[in-house]
Amino acid sequence: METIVGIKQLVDEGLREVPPLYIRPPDERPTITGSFSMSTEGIDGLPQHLCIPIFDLSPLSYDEEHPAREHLIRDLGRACEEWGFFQVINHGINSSVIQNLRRAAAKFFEQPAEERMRLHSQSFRAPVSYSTSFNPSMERVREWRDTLFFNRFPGFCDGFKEAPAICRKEVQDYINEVEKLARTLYKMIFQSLGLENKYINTDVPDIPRTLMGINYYPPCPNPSLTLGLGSHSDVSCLTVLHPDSEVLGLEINHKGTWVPVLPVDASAFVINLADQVEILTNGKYRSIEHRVLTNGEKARMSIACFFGPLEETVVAPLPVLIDGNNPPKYRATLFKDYNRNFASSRLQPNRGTLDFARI
Ligand SMILES: O=C(O)CCC(=O)C(=O)O
Ligand SMILES: [Fe+2]
Repeated sequence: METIVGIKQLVDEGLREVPPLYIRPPDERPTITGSFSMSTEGIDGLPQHLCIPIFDLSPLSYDEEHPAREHLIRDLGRACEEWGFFQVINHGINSSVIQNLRRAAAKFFEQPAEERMRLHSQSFRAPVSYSTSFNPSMERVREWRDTLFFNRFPGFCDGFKEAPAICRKEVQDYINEVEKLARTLYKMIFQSLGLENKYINTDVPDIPRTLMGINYYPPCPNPSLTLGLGSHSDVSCLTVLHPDSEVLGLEINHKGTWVPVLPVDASAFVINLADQVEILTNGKYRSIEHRVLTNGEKARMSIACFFGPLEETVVAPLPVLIDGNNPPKYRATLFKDYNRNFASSRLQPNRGTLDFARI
């Protein structure tokens, strides 16, 4: 069996060129368009109409009928339709919880490769795993990232409890807070469709399944040939991402244009809707393809938390959103089957995971 070596280890050993295994075919290579920067006036170099929406979540501390909360939900709905991605600030999570995890995770990645590789597994179901790329033994081109994953399947395993000691407390503090935020946002997303709480509580699938991936993208000798993560949409319901506020890299495919995501500040989260929400809303809300560029000088780290239904959940467009003028665009699928298809479709070029459910 081939011995898998992570990309961080290869870079640490002194790579001067991008190895052939990591070179993208020309049509997938990124266009490096120059640099963008944040200033107090906003974002330099990026037109306003290409900035993903930003929401101040302070109105969440008001009661349900407060007008500010209602406005927030209405605007959120518009962002879900137009963008499928947005940033949130004043979300109530203390920035020390975020920074503590970023520091502890950095320590994990700074350990010798042998220490990190003790957790090596390419299984998507392992409670804790350290892996590289997406599926290195199967894919045509490797992705320029290593990832530390934690999996929580209720009633089956809780990887957060088994996190390595170097970051265990920080991982737990972070996920406890981010889970609450994810559930709040998930409910608001369905409220923004005009659905009643009673309907949401009974008919919209819950998101008890949590996967956290801490991505490490080492510096790359030639960012124009590689991607940290190739174009994909996320498979579950909702993703809460803490990007790197100093090293950019995330781009989203907004109506055919690759648009960079520029974090507003070090405590902002980037939220995106994933495939199951596109299916549930019958395509009204979108699960947008995104990718990650590599950086020539600096390592980048991001923390992605994916929230989804149980494996045995059947996901289909919500009946209230279907009528004669709006027939179902997606068939009902078992989330387990959807996930299984995801693992193989990511290995083929230009095949979106949503095609599996599209009618
Ligand atoms: O690193 C990022 O900014 C995005 C990561 C991502 O898209 C993912 O892990 O699915
Ligand atoms: Fe993603």
